[in-house]
Amino acid sequence: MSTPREDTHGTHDEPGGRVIPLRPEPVSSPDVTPPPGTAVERAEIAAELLTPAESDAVTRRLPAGARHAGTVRLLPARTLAALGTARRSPRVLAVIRVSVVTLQGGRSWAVRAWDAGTHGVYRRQIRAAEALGDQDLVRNWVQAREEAVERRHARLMNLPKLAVGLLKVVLGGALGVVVFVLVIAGMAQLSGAGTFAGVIAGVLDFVGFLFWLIAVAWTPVLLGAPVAVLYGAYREGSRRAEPPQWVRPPERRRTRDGEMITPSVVVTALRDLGIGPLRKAITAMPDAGAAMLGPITLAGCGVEVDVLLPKGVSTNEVQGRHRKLAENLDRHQHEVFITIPTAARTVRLWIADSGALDEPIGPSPLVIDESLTADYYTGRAPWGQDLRGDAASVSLFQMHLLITGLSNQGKTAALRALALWLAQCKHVEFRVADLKGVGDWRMFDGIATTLIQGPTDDHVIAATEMLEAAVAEMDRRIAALEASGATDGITRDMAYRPGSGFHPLVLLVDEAQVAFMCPAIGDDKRPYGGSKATSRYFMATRKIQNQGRAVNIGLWQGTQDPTDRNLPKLVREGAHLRISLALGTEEQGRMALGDKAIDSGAAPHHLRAGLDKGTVVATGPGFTVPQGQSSIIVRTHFIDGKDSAALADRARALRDGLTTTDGTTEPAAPLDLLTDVATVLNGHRRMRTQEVLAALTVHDPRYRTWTFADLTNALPETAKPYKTAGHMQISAARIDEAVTERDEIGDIDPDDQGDD
Ligand SMILES: Nc1ncnc2c1ncn2[C@@H]1O[C@H](COP(=O)(O)OP(=O)(O)OP(=O)(O)O)[C@@H](O)[C@H]1O
Repeated sequence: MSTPREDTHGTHDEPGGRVIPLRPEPVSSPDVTPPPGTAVERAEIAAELLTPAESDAVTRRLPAGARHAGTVRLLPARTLAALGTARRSPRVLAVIRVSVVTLQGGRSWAVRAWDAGTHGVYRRQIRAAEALGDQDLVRNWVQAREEAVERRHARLMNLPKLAVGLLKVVLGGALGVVVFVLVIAGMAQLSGAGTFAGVIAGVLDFVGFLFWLIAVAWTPVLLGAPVAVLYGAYREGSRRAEPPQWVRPPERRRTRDGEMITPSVVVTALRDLGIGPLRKAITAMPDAGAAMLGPITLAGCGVEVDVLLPKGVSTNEVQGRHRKLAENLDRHQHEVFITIPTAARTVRLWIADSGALDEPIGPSPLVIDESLTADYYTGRAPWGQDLRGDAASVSLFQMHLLITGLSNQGKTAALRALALWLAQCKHVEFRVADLKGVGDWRMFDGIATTLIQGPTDDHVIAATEMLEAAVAEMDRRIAALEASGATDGITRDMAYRPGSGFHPLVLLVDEAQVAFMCPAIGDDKRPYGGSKATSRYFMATRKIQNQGRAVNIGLWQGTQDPTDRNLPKLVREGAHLRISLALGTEEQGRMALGDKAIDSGAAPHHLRAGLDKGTVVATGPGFTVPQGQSSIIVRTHFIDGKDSAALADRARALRDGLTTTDGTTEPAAPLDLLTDVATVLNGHRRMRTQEVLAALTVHDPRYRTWTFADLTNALPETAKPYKTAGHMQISAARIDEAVTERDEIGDIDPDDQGDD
């Protein structure tokens, strides 16, 4: 029992009630200790508090009777209590249920009768067609209604004729019966089987019996008719209406969480969205709006349905009421996704099963399947699951990538998962700058040729120089590709041929915002950070984004909280794959994914920071985006540190002997096979291929992963191994010739090639 106590305004708790003072005690203040034995409730006060004087003034303005009126009740307390008890009794509930259903049946009959009398079916169809804005349909239904009216009119005109006909039939029938009785009576008299009067008397007795029977049966029939009508109404009600939740037996009441998504649930949710024209149109539709819906299909851990909105309602309006729609569907906002497919006036709703999105998805196939390999040209990184629960993969072939998100949402993990997959393709070279430097990318030691780790200006300078070196490499490749005369760009064969100089190169900068925000100025007076034409990191990024793709150089950047300062517009737009984890605002979403994706329904700002870790909204040509959508939601597999390290070991083994630099030393020059072979031949006229390979691995450890076939493929046609004395051999003279030929081609200035 609570102890009565004095409150700050001098009032007291009354027995049986709890007084809530206008100015609650400041319980959140640490220096106020509630009186002993008092349970204090924390209350959120949205409004301004009144001073005691203002409070008294308000009390004085209240009508005298209302000052201490207590709770306002529509029914006396006893009646309410009795109703409460009655509702808890299953029998009483059954009676109430049957009554309600019967009333619903009666209402249904009335509606149907009214409909039949007023051509309601046609009226509603016409209104629905108008709401959908389909003029042909309107015309057809108007015509159908006119025909129905005409048919009814014709029937009415025929009624008197019909009545006269009926009368004639009845009179004729009665006359026939009389004649028949008279003939039978006459025949009985003539044949001596009976008397004429006797037959007539017998018939009259029979008629009298019939009247008696009717008189006897009349009362039960009269009494039974209402029961039959009520039964009929009950049947009608159970067929055509749904009893309200509260009259159902408890076990058949729907829980809020388990609400099934049926057409009526969706239509009702749309109707109650607070969009006037939508409500009007749905109410006007004969099928209560069901025609607006496409089929509701199972899609992963939820369902998907397309909704054709009536004319006058824009897809934006529905999108703008995302939260309300979700709540109307008994879902959280993050459990409903609204996208805009290409069909006009259509929104696509994906509605998760309650709570399903909070279930973790399984481990990455990359972790489970140790034999899984990668191919830069033809492969797709297994990355996660889309909302339908289907595997979501991404092609990284010649892509610049940008991933953004609030801090600690799984950006590095998602980016690293892609890199760890691609690292399983031994032909791919990584140069990594981790500008956070807490060891997230340490495992790339021995995989990446450059690995910069740290957040200081020096690290930014090293990362910038890494990109600038890549720009030089890009220019070299562009010139070499031009000189090679290749017509199909860099083919897979060219890229994978050891020493070709066209292998895939991925430049990866995590926490790129650190680079854009770097205040350091170089000796040449150019800033490293910023987004001016003189900004070194920015300009290197732009050059690679502009021209790197065609020569297999891709730039992947990860960045937090995008703003115009820490992620310039041109850099955002230069990425082919744009990926976003949870973000704070729609504006940030626009920066991360672009206006088009956001306008079509992508909403990374609706992902829940903290709860939706690893869930990304992604857009770009590398993803399989469902037709009509411009983005896809992927719940990425989380590869933890231990599994990442195991995958890194596998990737490292493919690059046995690779030396990683920290960006402060020059990256190793690309392999020059012809010069290296010439060096290891070292005065021999020819040498067995096997021996050349062994000598090459001693000369440069990067040859350790090379096979006999790699070496054969990598040599030009004129210098390939040939068979002599029972062994495959390499000739020094042919290698020298190939070197001379290559140097001659290299000396030709590409700019002079077209001149006569
Ligand atoms: N796909 C995922 N599924 C579930 N949890 C994840 C997933 N990815 C990351 N996490 C969790 O989020 C944590 C933070 O991940 P991560 O370091 O990749 O975030 P981040 O966005 O890069 O952080 P920061 O911005 O601080 O660098 C991880 O330690 C992990 O617990």
